[in-house]
Amino acid sequence: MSLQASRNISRFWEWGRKIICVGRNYADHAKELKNAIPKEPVLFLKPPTAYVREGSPILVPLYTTNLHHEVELGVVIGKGGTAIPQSAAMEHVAGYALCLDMTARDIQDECKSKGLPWTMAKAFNTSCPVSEFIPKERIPDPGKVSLWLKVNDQLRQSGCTSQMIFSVPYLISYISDFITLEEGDLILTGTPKGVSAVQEHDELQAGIEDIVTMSFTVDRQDH
Ligand SMILES: O=C(O)/C=C/C(=O)CC(=O)C(=O)O
Ligand SMILES: [Mg+2]
Repeated sequence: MSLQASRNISRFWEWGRKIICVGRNYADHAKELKNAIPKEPVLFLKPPTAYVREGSPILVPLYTTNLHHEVELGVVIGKGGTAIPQSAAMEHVAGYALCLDMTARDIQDECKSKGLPWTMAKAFNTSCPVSEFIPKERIPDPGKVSLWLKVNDQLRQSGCTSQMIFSVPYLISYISDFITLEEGDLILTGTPKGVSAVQEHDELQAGIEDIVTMSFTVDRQDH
């Protein structure tokens, strides 16, 4: 069997595809970080080496003292395309995943103050923990699902995708106008309020309603 034929979208994190992240897509989160409500989606990228799966720890990079969790709905692209109209956007979705956009907030603040890109704050190894693949049929409306995240059993984030400023179809259309979407790409759709710092040995649990849950521990990087 060829490599291509053996690839399965339910293991999208093994495909080496793009992770496109949307920032400030929830007004309550934009406000908690004292950012203006965006008029257009704010985008950044993570490399596929950012993926981490349950059973492996989230590693705190040596250069940060303020690593934040951000729980987000991930959209897995099943059919690629360029300049996809909003009306056809959902045909390009294979399914979803629960994702964390781990963020070195102190480094991000420094980058912002110097006008530099956020790569060091957002794209490091293990900065994108992901759940199992959720087939599209299990989330009939991605604009109406609740997400939550607990640290050591304490609820820190609880939000609904109905609070998103830019909807999933809008984001697919917007992004595909200038970044061609490919099968296996993942779009992180932004986080609701409640982001906060995690420490070594913390236990993170997150979920989407009764659809999926996932757990990760936090470790310090050792070199
Ligand atoms: O502008 C900031 O201070 C921070 C923005 C983010 O980290 C954006 C996100 O990743 C998000 O809203 O999910
Ligand atoms: Mg985020």
